[in-house]
Amino acid sequence: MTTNAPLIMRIMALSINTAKRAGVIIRDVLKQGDLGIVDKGKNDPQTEADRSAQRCIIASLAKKFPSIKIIGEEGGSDLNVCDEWLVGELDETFLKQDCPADWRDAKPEDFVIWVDPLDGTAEYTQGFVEHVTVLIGIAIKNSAVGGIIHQPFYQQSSGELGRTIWGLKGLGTGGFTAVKPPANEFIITTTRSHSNALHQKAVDVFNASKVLKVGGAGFKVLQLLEGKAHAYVFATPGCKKWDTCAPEAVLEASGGTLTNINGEHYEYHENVEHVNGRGVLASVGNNHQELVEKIPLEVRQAVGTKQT
Ligand SMILES: Nc1ncnc2c1ncn2[C@@H]1O[C@H](COP(=O)(O)O)[C@@H](O)[C@H]1OP(=O)(O)O
Ligand SMILES: [Mg+2]
Ligand SMILES: [Mg+2]
Ligand SMILES: [Mg+2]
Repeated sequence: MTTNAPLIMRIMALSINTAKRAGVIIRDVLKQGDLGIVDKGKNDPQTEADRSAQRCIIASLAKKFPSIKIIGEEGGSDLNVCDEWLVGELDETFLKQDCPADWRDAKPEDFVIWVDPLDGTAEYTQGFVEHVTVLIGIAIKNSAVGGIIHQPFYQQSSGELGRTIWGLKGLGTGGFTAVKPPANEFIITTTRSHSNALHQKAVDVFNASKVLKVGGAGFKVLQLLEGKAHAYVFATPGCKKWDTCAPEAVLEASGGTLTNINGEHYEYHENVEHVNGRGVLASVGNNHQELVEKIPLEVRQAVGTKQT
């Protein structure tokens, strides 16, 4: 059963377990106390947890799927990892489900896996650990199709730490209960660490009843899925394909939409520009285009310079 399952199902099933293992590494680095922070640029920190989690994820996926292209935020990693970091077991519960017909025949060369080993690094270093997620996004022929969002610090009611959310277009989502946001309000979730005047202008046009400022693309999309916000607005370049691939797939598998601020989907092929040049607009209702059009054209045109 396991070995005969279509490739997308096996990649998803291994990614679920690998994201969980990366979550343990992220908790362990924090516990041990020395974060080993390196500045990659302005407001762009990297820690030992980002580096180690990426090695664990990419080494595990590359070993099982050697011919699939994998792109990780932290660049080329040493894949010679200890056995404890090599995850080989697939999530059997996930594998029991039927593969959507659209993906059944996808071949290794159709895939790109986008890995953000730790989304919300700034928040991780500042102690806002609930904003942290591990993101594994699976693209087939340019589109974000499957995704894993793991929250290492989520406190389950059972006492267990961490939870893993997955989404596959055509199949649906798992690991959480979707909730609709309140009908009589309009709540925006947005950045707490990468704002600027133009971005603020785009947020202001919505005249939202509440603006939640939280870290990470993964965490903001979870807020949409759990009914805490109606729209995610990020009207500035800065986040990258590994930030949006998994969140886009999970959100859209649940009926929502994630695009740039012009309402266009990003592409996820292996040669695409990494930066999401025209920001992010995500929503859970069925009025995505209306939200796009609320942002004045001159503001939309001023965000970023390139269409990616
Ligand atoms: N200017 C930027 N430089 C680097 N990464 C960025 C930038 N803006 C956004 N990001 C990435 O997108 C995520 C979401 O952004 P924000 O929290 O500001 O809404 C950030 O956690 C960060 O991912 P990461 O933490 O994985 O480096
Ligand atoms: Mg980063
Ligand atoms: Mg990120
Ligand atoms: Mg990251």
